[in-house]
Amino acid sequence: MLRYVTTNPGKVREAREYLGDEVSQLDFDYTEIQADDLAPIAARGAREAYRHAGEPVLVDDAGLFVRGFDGFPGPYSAYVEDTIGVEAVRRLVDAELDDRRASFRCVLAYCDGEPFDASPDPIDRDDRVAAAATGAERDDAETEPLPVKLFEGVVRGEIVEARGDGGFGYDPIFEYDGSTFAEMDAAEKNAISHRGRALEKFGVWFAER
Ligand SMILES: O=c1[nH]c(=O)c2ncn([C@@H]3O[C@H](COP(=O)(O)OP(=O)(O)OP(=O)(O)O)[C@@H](O)[C@H]3O)c2[nH]1
Repeated sequence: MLRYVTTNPGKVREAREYLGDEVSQLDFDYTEIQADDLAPIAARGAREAYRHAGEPVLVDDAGLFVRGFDGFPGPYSAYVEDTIGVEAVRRLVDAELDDRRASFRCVLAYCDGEPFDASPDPIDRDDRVAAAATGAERDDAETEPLPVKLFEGVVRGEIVEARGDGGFGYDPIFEYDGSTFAEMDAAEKNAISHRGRALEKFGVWFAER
């Protein structure tokens, strides 16, 4: 059984659309290290979650990157949502920026304690290098870091006035091709979202493994 590691039920709903009953939620609050990139946070989380669970894990780290704010809130999206809130982010964009472009990014980190074959995909290889280069992600107890495989998905859109009541998090203020993510059902959102794209890459790789 594959454990999808998150405290966020919205992420699990979307993962199940792709991975079905092969996946169950592991509600485990792994340590989120401070980094300006999602990959090392997800990789470090996957190692910690695998040690905790002792079975294959998939960690999902995601965030909203506003172009005119150099990617803020990015890896700090959950903190910013919990503190000033989604509506305040939208107001900040309104007040400060003419350029409303933003992207959602999702990095999935898979760990089952086993090494992986070298990947021919340069994106995956770069991510692995980025993850491996972050000394901070090592546990004190760890001598050899566990291998982690990373999959990234990105979707580009715009920040708009809140519309719709589906989804979660920043979905109401993120517009893609005329609709906000909160106006889409789970299948529509998955077909084009950052998480859907990362899940699709993972699903293909996992099925061939
Ligand atoms: O509108 C959204 N549509 C999405 O599809 C989406 N995916 C992530 N997010 C937001 O980005 C942060 C992730 O933070 P995050 O990866 O640390 O997750 P989290 O704290 O929610 O749970 P956990 O998985 O860490 O337990 C949180 O603010 C989420 O609300 C999204 N917002």
